[in-house]
Parts: sequence; C-alpha cells; structure tokens
Amino acid sequence: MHHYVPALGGYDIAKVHEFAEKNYYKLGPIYKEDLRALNAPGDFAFWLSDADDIEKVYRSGGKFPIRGGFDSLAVYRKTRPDVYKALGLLILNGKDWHTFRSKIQPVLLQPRVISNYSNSISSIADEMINVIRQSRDEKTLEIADLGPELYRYTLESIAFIALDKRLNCLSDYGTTQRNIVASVKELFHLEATLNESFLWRIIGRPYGKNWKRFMQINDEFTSMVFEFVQEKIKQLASEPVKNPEDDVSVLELFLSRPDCTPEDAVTMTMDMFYAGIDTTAHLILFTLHHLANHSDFQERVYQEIMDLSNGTGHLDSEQLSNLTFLKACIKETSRLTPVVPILMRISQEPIALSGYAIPARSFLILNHYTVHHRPDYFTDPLSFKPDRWARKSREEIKAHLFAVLPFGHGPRMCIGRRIAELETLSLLSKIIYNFKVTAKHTELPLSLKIISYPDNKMTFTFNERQR
Ligand code: HEM
Repeated sequence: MHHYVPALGGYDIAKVHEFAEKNYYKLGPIYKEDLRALNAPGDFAFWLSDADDIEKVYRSGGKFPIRGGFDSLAVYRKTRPDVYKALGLLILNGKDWHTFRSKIQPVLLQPRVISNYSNSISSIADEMINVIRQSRDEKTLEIADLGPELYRYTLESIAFIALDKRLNCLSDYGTTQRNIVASVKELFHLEATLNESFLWRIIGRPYGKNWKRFMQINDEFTSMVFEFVQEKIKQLASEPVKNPEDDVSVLELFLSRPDCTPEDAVTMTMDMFYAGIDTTAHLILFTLHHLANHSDFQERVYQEIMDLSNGTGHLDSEQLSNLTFLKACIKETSRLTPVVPILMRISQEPIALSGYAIPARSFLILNHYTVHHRPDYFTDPLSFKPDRWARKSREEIKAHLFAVLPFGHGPRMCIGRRIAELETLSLLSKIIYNFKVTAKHTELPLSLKIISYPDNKMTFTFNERQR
C-alpha cells in the first residue's frame, strides 16, 4: 500500500493501469494489496487480469452486485436529504440500489425510448459539425484541442435527453453555457482528486478548498436541475396527457411512473450528468484518434456511411446500428484505449479465483486494461485492428466474451449505454462524412481519474471532403 503514498510511494495513481500491467508480468494474473491502513470497507484488494476470473466475478454478483466509488459524491448527497432521498445509482448498493434501478432501467435501456431521440441527436450532431468548422484555424484547418469542444456536444445531448431542454452549448455559446460546461468538467475531476486523498481515508470525510468547491458546484447544478424538473411538472399539469404512441421524453417517463418522485428524477438526471459527459466525449475522441491515424480504416468507414445513406450522410437509428465497421472501430478503440480501464466489485461471499480462496468483503479489481493487451487473448495486441471484431474473425480468434466489456456486465451494467452509442455513432458518422481527419499525435497516453483522460491536447486537422 505504501506504493500509493503521494510523492514517496513511487506510484502515480493516475497511471495505476500501467503499474497494474507491469505487475501482471511480474506477479501473474492475480495479486493482493493490503488496504488495512486506509480505513477502507474491505481489508484487501485483489487485482484480476484473467478473463475467466473476471467472468466468475461478474457471474457471482447475484441480484445486487456491490460496487464502490463516488465516495465524495455520497458524502455530499447525504448533506442534502431535502433532494437526495435516494443516493442514486452510482452510489447505492444492495436492495436500495435495486429499487432505484428498477424505476430507471425500463426507461433508459429501452431501445424504442432512446431511438426516439435519434433525430434530435442528429440535429445536435449537425450543430457540432458547425462548431468544428468554426473552431478550425483558418489556414491550417486544425483544432488545437478537440476535447473541450466535444464536452459541449455530450452535455447538450444529455441535457436534452434527460431534461427535455436545450442548453444551447453549441449554437449560442455564451458565458452561462461556458460556465456550465466548465463546472461539469470540474465536478468529475474534483470527485477523483478528493477520493485520491490519503487524509480523507484516515479522517473519514473530504475536506479543504476542493471539497468546498465540489459542494458549491453540486449545489448549483442540483438547483438548476430541480428548477427544470419543477417546470416540467407544471407543464405536465397544464397540458393534456399525451397519447402513449407519442414521443415521450425520458423526464416525462420518469415523472409519469407512480413510484418515481420529482426528487428521484433530479437524482437520476444528476447521475446522467456525472456519468454521461466525459465518458462519451472520450469514446468519440479516442475513436477519432485511431481513425485519424489509420486513413485506410477511415476510408472504409466513409464508404460504409455513403453506402448506407445513399450518399446523403443522413442515417436514421436503424441505419446507424448497421454501421458495422464503424462499430468495430469503436469496439477496438475500447480495447486498446478504454474509457473505463478498470472496474470494481466487492465480494459478498468467499470466491475461488485462479486457485486462491478469496474472502468475502474483498475489493475485486477487474483489470480489463491488462486483459485487453494480453497477447494470449489478442494477437498483435498493441495494434489497432478493427477487423478482429468482424463476426468471422471473432470466431477465428475466439475472443473471450468477458475480455472487453466497455459498459460492464450484468445487473449493474451501464444504464446509459444506448444513449452513449447513439451519440457516438451519430457524431462520428457525420464527422467522417464531412471531413478527412488527421491527427497531430500518433500515441495516445492516458491518465486515470476514475475514467481515462488523454495526457495531451488532442489536435486534429479537418479537411473538407470533396464529393
Ligand atoms: C462511452 C460512454 C460510457 C461508458 C464507456 C460507460 C461505462 C460505464 C461502466 C463501465 C459502468 C459500470 C458498469 C458495471 O459496474 O458493471 C457504468 C455505469 C453507469 N453509467 Fe455509464 N458509460 C458511458 C456512458 C454513460 C452515459 C451516457 C450515462 C448516462 C445516461 C451513463 C450512466 C451510468 C450510470 C448511472 C451508471 C451506474 C449504473 C448502476 O450502477 O446501476 N453512462 N458506465
């Protein structure tokens, strides 16, 4: 554990995925860390880099798999019982988690509900294409750092899906919008920074300047979302009840459930802001990086878009789901440079892994990052090869089904998966239809702050395609 002591321990916590990979080669597919000095809910962490073990852990979670994380957010939400009557999906465990998830899952994971948004997300993606055009350097056609621009797209999309509300982060990017985008980004970083603090673990609560700022931003966002939800409740009271055949928003669906309170709707929306902005932006960013570095694959994606759209570039939700080669590129991106490289479960019962007896209440660290790069699972593992996900070659290489799971697995699987996929396919298909993209960097080093962040600015050049 001493490895993690800041400055002295030698581990850079932001590079823990790289240490874990080195440790796999030194110590094997399972090794243990002593957490007793950390006041953690479990005594030991077990790092797992074998896909069979990972499968066993996912399958042994039962109805209520336990996951840790978002500890600072949990402390904050407990200070606001006026709103956070339930702590939300990111934080809850056990039966309370299951009760909350049962209200939300039928809305967010239903394909029809999310595909209803495909036209709106397509318009938001069109606005993002304009942002790209306008943000380019006039002469070089380069955008020095695409990341911050993409957060505008993912925030706008999530706000629209969750709240039925356009924030105008793309078309009318004024001071208010800039503040919202900056605060959302800061929130996630603060959560990660606060949770890394050694002292927090010892004294049992977050503290200091970062904590104050974290509470302030959370308060501001909570009030904003609460207001939107109240507005919607008023609107629903004054407008006739919609025909169930009509398009109904996620917020209306939440509010129309007898078991879902306005506070539940606020909590879920806040979770969507937390978990749905940086993640999706990074998946788009990382995929674009690989396509920009492989012009042959980029051309294949372009041809696929041209074929499916009859040259128009416009694809409906069904056509988007038929972009099989682009989907393979996204999957290969998730393997090589995952947005969520490491996941976690807390064991509820003793479990045997790689021949060892692991006690209950242990942290099981699902080290997908290392699994993704193991040469015995993937030939030429450090190369970007989307064709390995084509149905035929997948059968040939017999990729372990639990090796690459970008959205997790089982009852706790990402509840925003369908939204993330819609946003990602919609924007990437429009980018590749409109531009030939090249990248300044060939490497993509990542740092971990709950999810992966690129170490460098992501600089791309966007040349208009000639048709
Ligand atoms: C590319 C984008 C995304 C990736 C890679 C991603 C990945 C993940 C992963 C790996 C988990 C944990 C699953 C597990 O423990 O088995 C998760 C959970 C979650 N995600 Fe996502 N996610 C993405 C986008 C989104 C979006 C857009 C939303 C919001 C709508 C969202 C909301 C959530 C929530 C609320 C949870 C907690 C679910 C629960 O514990 O019941 N995610 N996500």
